[in-house]
Amino acid sequence: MLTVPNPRHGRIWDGCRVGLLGGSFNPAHDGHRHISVEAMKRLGLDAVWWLVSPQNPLKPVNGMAPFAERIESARQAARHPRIVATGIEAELGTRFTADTLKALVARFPKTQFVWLMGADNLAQIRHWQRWTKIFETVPVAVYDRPSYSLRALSGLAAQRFVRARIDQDHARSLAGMKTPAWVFFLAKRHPASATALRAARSLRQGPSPSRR
Ligand SMILES: Nc1ncnc2c1ncn2[C@@H]1O[C@H](COP(=O)(O)OP(=O)(O)OP(=O)(O)O)[C@@H](O)[C@H]1O
Ligand SMILES: O=C(O)c1ccc[n+]([C@@H]2O[C@H](COP(=O)([O-])O)[C@@H](O)[C@H]2O)c1
Repeated sequence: MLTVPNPRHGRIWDGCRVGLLGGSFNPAHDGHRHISVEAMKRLGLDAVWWLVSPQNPLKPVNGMAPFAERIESARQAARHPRIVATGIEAELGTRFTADTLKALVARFPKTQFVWLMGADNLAQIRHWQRWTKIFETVPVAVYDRPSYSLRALSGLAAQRFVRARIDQDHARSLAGMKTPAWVFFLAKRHPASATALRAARSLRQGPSPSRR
């Protein structure tokens, strides 16, 4: 079921630029695909791996669809030959992004990784375990999201690494740059969110039997 790209199967990832989009994918949607396709274009990436998180340490277990269901949702939403839906964290046994990145960089020493995330996560990354290590391990590309721009850019992480931010017009050189280095893409925001999809689904289904 898991699809960790394996370095022993030929060194096909050596010298490649790979974007890492970690997420709950509860469910996956067009916003994930949108930023992945944009990242391939703007950062000159060869591929984007979606890291379906077994359980976001900051999100409630209640309401989180089973891992296998979320992987399947990611596979269906990817619809692109260079977007790979994976369960890498389940195989590595990692839960925190800092640990996942450390393990991936050790496994794929010749691959240039870039961590991808939406502006909502830049705004709250200060609550993640050893979050500054993330910026020190790989370059980071952040995608703006409706209503998050200001909070993200005035937040602790943006302020702490203000001198490491590069202009979005120079994004093509981000992969492989000395860390910390990050970019904030202001253009082409995509409105999709998993929260909205779950709300729409529960409206369609009506109240649960216990609440009728
Ligand atoms: N429309 C979007 N624009 C930019 N980034 C996005 C968008 N949707 C998701 N992302 C980013 O993709 C990653 C995974 O997102 P996730 O699977 O949590 O989806 P979500 O829509 O944010 O879910 P939820 O609403 O349940 O929090 C996160 O870094 C998130 O910021
Ligand atoms: O490392 C942490 O402490 C941490 C805390 C919250 C979220 N994350 C990661 O952030 C990514 C986005 O999560 P989510 O649920 O917003 O899609 C996903 O890879 C999570 O594992 C990581």
